[in-house]
Amino acid sequence: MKILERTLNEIKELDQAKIREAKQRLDTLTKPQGSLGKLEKIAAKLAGITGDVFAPVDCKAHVVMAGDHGVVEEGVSAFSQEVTVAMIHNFLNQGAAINVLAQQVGAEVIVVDVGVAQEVGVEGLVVKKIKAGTDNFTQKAAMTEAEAIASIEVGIEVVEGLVDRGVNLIGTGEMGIGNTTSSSAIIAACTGLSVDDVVGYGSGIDDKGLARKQEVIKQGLKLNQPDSNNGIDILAKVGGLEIGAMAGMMLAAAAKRVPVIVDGVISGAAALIAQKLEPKVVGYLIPSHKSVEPAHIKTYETLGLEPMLDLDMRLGEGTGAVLAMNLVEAASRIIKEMATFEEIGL
Ligand SMILES: O=C(O)c1ccc[n+]([C@@H]2O[C@H](COP(=O)([O-])O)[C@@H](O)[C@H]2O)c1
Ligand SMILES: Cc1cc2nc[nH]c2cc1C
Repeated sequence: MKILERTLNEIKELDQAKIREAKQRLDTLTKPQGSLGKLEKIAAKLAGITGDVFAPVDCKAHVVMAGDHGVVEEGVSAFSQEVTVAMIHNFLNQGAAINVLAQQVGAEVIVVDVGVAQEVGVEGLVVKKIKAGTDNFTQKAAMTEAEAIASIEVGIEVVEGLVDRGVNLIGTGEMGIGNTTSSSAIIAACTGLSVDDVVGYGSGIDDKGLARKQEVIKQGLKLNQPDSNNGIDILAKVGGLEIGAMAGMMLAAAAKRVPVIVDGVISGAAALIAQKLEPKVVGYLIPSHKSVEPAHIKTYETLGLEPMLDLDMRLGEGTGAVLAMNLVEAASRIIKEMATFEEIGL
């Protein structure tokens, strides 16, 4: 709790003076004002986050938080928990989509076991297991409050380590069979939206499975009655360990004034938990893509963020976040490297 409390206290408002300075500089560059659209907004946001109009984005790291979900025993996913373990091996053998995309943008990939059901035992995996998967939230709370806080603190510690090593752009990603069920439950609890409006097909269930997933989430919310104003309570009752860890990553990045990228619907659910804990965190979040999952766009609306990419993706792992790293770097280069009208004599 101490680590979480300290982190929440360290989160300050964005530097508005630096945002104004960045906007002024962008308006002097050799282009019609505002013509680089969202790239200009990102450049100004980077200035507000870092307190530096020319903030470098040259040291990128992407973290895949892995955890399992007891609720999979209710038949809410098309896949079994073994896939979580198989994919961890794949990440560490550089064979997954996230590895390919991260390599393209020069981002290091770190894989963390926050709550995988099995012992994974593979070289290169960062093991910070809080428990061997959450409990089935149709029977009881997914985890205790202490476990929820511990999962958030895993994310905080990972980001603090990265920032100490000079990382200046961080991606959030995850792996966990069943986690679109937990994310949908979190999103319904945080936003007040109806379960039917937020639930999607996840990694690929059929229509019968979708109806089952809706019922399971309704049952879990009814049993656990999460307090919509309390992020820890929501995370503990219907959330996931990797979701808590991603929320912690976002809070720590904000505390350290480092930009952090939101990925798909699971990362979005983590952002909602972080927002409940400290609303100022939202200023530090860079949106990436819009997932196919229906809850995702509603999550962005609640956060007041607009995704940059719409590629019909629904993979997870942080694939959208890593794709967006290119655009964030583009924004940082634009403000730094473009000539001004004065420089070209206009
Ligand atoms: O990022 C997304 O929006 C997203 C949407 C659907 C599925 N996923 C990934 O698929 C897994 C969860 O799917 P499911 O159907 O088992 O809940 C998990 O490992 C996620 O990374 C991710
Ligand atoms: C194969 C597979 C890869 C994934 N990566 C993230 N979630 C996933 C789910 C599945 C099923």
